[in-house]
Amino acid sequence: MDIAIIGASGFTGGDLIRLLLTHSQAEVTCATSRKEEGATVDSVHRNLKGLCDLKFTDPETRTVDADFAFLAVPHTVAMNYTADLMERGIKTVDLSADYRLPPDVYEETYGVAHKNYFKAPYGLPEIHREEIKGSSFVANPGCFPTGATLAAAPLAGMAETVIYDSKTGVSGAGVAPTATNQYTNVADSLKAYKWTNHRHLSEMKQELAFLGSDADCHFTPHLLPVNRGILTTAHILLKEPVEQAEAEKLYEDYYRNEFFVRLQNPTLAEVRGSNFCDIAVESEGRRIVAVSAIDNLVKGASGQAIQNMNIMCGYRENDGLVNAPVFP
Ligand SMILES: NC(=O)C1=CN([C@@H]2O[C@H](COP(=O)(O)OP(=O)(O)OC[C@H]3O[C@@H](n4cnc5c(N)ncnc54)[C@H](OP(=O)(O)O)[C@@H]3O)[C@@H](O)[C@H]2O)C=CC1
Ligand SMILES: CC(=O)N[C@@H](CCC(=O)OP(=O)(O)O)C(=O)O
Repeated sequence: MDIAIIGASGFTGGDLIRLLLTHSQAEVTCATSRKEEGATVDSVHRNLKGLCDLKFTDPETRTVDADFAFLAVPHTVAMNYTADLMERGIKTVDLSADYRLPPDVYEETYGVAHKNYFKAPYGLPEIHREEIKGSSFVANPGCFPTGATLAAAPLAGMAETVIYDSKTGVSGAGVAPTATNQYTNVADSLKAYKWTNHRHLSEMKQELAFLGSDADCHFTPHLLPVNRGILTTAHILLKEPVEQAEAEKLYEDYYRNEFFVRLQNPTLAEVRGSNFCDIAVESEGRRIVAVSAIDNLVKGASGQAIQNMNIMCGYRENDGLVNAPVFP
């Protein structure tokens, strides 16, 4: 199957190409970038030297031709491509935020009106697998909501309040140099940002509601001086106490058949480069602390997008995604 990646010069585009190198059914045949048009992919993604002989093409031309597409462009840009892709019957996973929320919530969260809305399955397979199967367009979740929702899901229906406290690596901010990702503003430090109003809160609330929860939901992200990874500590305040053995059993039962969710004390290093989400849980009676770790570029973006493609196309769900995390 021929794959087009629109926005292939960025971080998630680079990881899509890297991961798809080992996919048994898919081959990247089109990689777009406006700024890098004509340059070889491996001159930009230098970790792929000798592994990819494609050149970047301009996304504005009709060169975007494939059986399947990934939109790895910023939100508000992705929505400009969807009508054309759908008209041409090209199945698509959108990594941006454009189709994760209903249009009124999107407008409230992102401050812009949606130009081309249609309802799409929310691509968190552990929760929405049946909706994703057979779909031709899937909205890949945000990186924070992926780790956070997986940490809370088994207890969502029993929660009164859920507080997510996340630490993220800097690659979450994208490839362009900014004050946020400048070395001196990140290294040797730690800071909270968007303390109460990060845009991913809307997705987190939406997923809790989908899981039958009426809990209040709060979220504070922190910027860590690492390249990859998100560690989320979910404080789940319950209506009734749940003891340790019962909490562990709930998580084991919920994730028993999930290849990508591993129940062990999570660290960023032990999921790095992989599509795994490691989770552990500890009870304090009415407060459960659930901690999750993901690689923001893999389970938080490109790996989950490939997982969704596999489900949409009927491939083995972990095709292209069985690489072990890089440790140490
Ligand atoms: N980084 C992360 O951890 C995560 C990112 N995401 C989402 O995935 C998407 C991609 O993220 P990421 O790879 O980090 O972003 P980057 O900023 O690293 O890359 C963006 C890509 O989009 C292209 N692009 C930018 N503007 C336009 C435009 N107007 N028209 C066409 N192409 C454009 C860029 O190339 P060029 O400008 O040369 O055309 C580049 O290839 C975003 O929506 C992001 O929010 C989701 C989850 C996690
Ligand atoms: C470190 C950093 O800046 N992280 C980004 C992660 C957002 C992201 O990539 O998610 P979307 O797909 O919803 O844009 C942030 O907090 O905005």
